[in-house]
Amino acid sequence: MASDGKRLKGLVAATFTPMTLNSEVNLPIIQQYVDYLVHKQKVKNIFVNGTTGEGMSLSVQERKRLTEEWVKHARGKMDNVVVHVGCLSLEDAKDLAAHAASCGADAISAVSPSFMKPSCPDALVMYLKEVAAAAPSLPFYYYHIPSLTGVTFRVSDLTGRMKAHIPSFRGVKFTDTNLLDFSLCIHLYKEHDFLYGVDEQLLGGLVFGAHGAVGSTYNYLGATTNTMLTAYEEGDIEKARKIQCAIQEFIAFVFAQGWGLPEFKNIMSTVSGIDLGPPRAPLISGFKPEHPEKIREEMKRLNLI
Ligand SMILES: CC(=O)N[C@@H]([C@@H](O)[C@H](O)[C@H](O)CO)[C@@H](O)CC(=O)C(=O)O
Repeated sequence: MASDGKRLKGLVAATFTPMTLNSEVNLPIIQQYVDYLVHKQKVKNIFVNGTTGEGMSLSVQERKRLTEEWVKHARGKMDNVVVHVGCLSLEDAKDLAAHAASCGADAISAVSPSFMKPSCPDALVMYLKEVAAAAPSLPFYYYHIPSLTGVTFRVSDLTGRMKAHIPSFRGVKFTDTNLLDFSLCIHLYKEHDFLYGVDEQLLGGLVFGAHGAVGSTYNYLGATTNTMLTAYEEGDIEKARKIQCAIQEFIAFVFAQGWGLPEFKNIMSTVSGIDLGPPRAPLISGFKPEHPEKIREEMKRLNLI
């Protein structure tokens, strides 16, 4: 899975990190997880140790072990393993980037540090340049997620600077609802990949030319979302809209329960039958024994399973 200039397209599942009840990373689950994504969801790209994977709550050592395991089991089965290496510490991020390259990952990605934040776009680009330089052979994707990092520089402004200073810069994983900014990026930087990260409005991203999408729901709604992508490509907007609306209704249902990432992990366990365990502290899950049935009912009602 070497970097051969191929573009990152289609769906990318932002993987959950399997954990034991004692909150240790549960590596033996990963082989089964990869097979599930490939065979049941028809998703052949993964984004590991990101937000959904609770990457920021893992130690550097745990992140390395997870990367090794994902890459090992994806080899020959998947098209791309993108490893998120963003950290609060530049040295840790560089260490993880070099490690991802040594393992045979296909690309790396990093968020902005979010405690000591960059004061201006150039400060962020200089930080990302050092991270990317630790794995110069791997395509680098900036991970824009302002709702969590608090770093709100417009991506359409950052992209030209990243292009100028980061030789391996390939594109952006764009997790924000600002479709003006997203659309400008695609319009101005056609040779780069812009992957959309708000699953509930992916269809909007597609209209503006998204090259692909990275998200948590593609773990268990990958096949459904692929049907939407095909409908869109074939010009069947009515069908694509119907599928997107069903996904929206499901996500709205999840949020209406007061749920979020911890419960998304439970939902993936419920749908896939793979026990991914609990989230790691400080996250806690509000999922109760009666909830799996409630989830299945709602998904059946929406024709999602
Ligand atoms: C804030 C957040 O976690 N966003 C998710 C979405 O997939 C999100 O779960 C989905 O759109 C439902 O709101 C992804 O963009 C995150 C992601 O790709 C990652 O795990 O790195």
